Amino acid sequence: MPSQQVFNGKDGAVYTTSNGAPVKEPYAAQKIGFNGPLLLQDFHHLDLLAHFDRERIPERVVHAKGAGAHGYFEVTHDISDLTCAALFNKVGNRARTTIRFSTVGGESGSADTARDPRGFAIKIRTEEGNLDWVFNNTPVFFIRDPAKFPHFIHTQKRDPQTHLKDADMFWDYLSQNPESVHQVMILFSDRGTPDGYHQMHGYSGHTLKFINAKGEWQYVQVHVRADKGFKTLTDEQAGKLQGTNPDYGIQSLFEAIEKGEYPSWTVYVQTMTAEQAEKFRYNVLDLTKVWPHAEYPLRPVGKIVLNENAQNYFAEIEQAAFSPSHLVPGIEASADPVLQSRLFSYPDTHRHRLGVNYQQLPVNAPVVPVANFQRDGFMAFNNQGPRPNYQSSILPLSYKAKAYEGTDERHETWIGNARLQLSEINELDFEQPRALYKKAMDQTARDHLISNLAGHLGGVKSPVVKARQLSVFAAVDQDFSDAVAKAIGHPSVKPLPAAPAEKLLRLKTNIGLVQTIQA
Ligand code: HEM
Repeated sequence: MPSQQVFNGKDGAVYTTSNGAPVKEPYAAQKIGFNGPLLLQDFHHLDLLAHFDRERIPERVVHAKGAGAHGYFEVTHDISDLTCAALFNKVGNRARTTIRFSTVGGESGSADTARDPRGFAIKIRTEEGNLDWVFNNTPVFFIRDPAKFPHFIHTQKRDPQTHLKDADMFWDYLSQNPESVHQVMILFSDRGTPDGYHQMHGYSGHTLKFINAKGEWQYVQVHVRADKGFKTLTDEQAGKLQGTNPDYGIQSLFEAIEKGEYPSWTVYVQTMTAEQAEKFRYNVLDLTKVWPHAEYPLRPVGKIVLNENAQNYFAEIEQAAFSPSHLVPGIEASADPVLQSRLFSYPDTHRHRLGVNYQQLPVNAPVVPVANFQRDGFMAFNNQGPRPNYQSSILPLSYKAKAYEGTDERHETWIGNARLQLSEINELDFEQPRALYKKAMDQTARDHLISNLAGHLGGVKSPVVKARQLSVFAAVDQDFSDAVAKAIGHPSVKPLPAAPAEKLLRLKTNIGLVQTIQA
């Protein structure tokens, strides 16, 4: 099949229509006489306008504003005891990698220094297919019940009537859903305004499962730590940049790579056995909790370097389609319900945004050959030639078994009636936010948190919403809540009622997040 000519970086290419026919004058249109009407036969003119009319594709419903670049993932430590993924079977293995960073709530033209979590999406092209790590720059998240996600996101988008962003909607949601408070406190610390996109860490947040060649598995959390540290802006600095340079993050990433100051990260894993998970103080599938580093130390795995800017942003970054379900043998999703929901949501949104053959776009196509029974559809760039489109005995494909077989009986045998379930707030939900405030933060960090919160919560009109959010903060720590209350001129509020911790033990089995079946 003839390949499309690619721009070779030199000027002087012959100007053509989309079917390759040369055209002398790009601005001219065919008319009758000097002032006469245009002619339908002028393909050059129609071709130009018709393509222009279709230039926009839907922007991502979340994470619309972004920046990205290419580079590599290199394995630096042997973790074959943890996973049989071919990428990790030898120290020194390298895979071409693309990363897209993003803010979450704003439109694609919004300022990238906004207070918002940052997306940190990594596509690692391995010899067993693409492994996508679709991470954020925070180790926890706002929700653990996935149906809340669209509601929560809507509260950061525009009001249906005024078409304005609205602090009341945002805090109305958060104050009714107090499991968000851990992430809220990170978001309103200076970590909520990172200095650009490339000077920050990334976290899986979710618990994954790594499985080795013997079929032994462990729960895993992945941490991607910036080698130069997590650099942040103050609220004031970020606010100024929003006005003066809404593309600060895009620009600083591009320029760093152009100058040869390649951003790099060290990749670590935390691991937890099934036995440890059963004794863990928190639910291992609860995305609002971290795994304490002292009990679950970081183990180094590899490094990531970004050393190549895209030649064409739209083709290489905007069309990149990441999904937590793009996995390779030896790395699997856990039963975390938010993660399970995401496994569906991303390919679904890609089919809407990019079309059914989104995996065939050059930036998404695996570096290994793809052979299956999917055919046709819009933009089938690789329709697999004459290969049979059914499971043929005449020209069969070959099939490769996974190194491990079967499911784990203890954490993957599920019993119970199908029923609607929702997690409940309990005392344990406030322990880690309390430790963050009292132990991890110093006085400067606490002062910034309080003033950043006051700046936003102070703009809420509803007295009910304000008081309810202060009761969430009071459940974390009364002094913390009182400091925020004072900063917004509000009287002190008592903590909201939360179920006692022992109730959680019942919940832990009843809620169905971890179903442990003893053989
Ligand atoms: C139920 C929960 C969630 C749902 C339904 C959801 C859904 C989505 C959707 C629809 C997109 C747009 C994708 C596209 O158009 O290309 C997206 C982007 C993204 N999400 Fe989520 N999300 C959820 C939670 C999370 C969590 C917990 C994380 C991180 C730990 C995360 C990280 C990201 C990132 C990094 C992107 C941007 C990917 C890119 O750069 O193309 N999301 N999400």
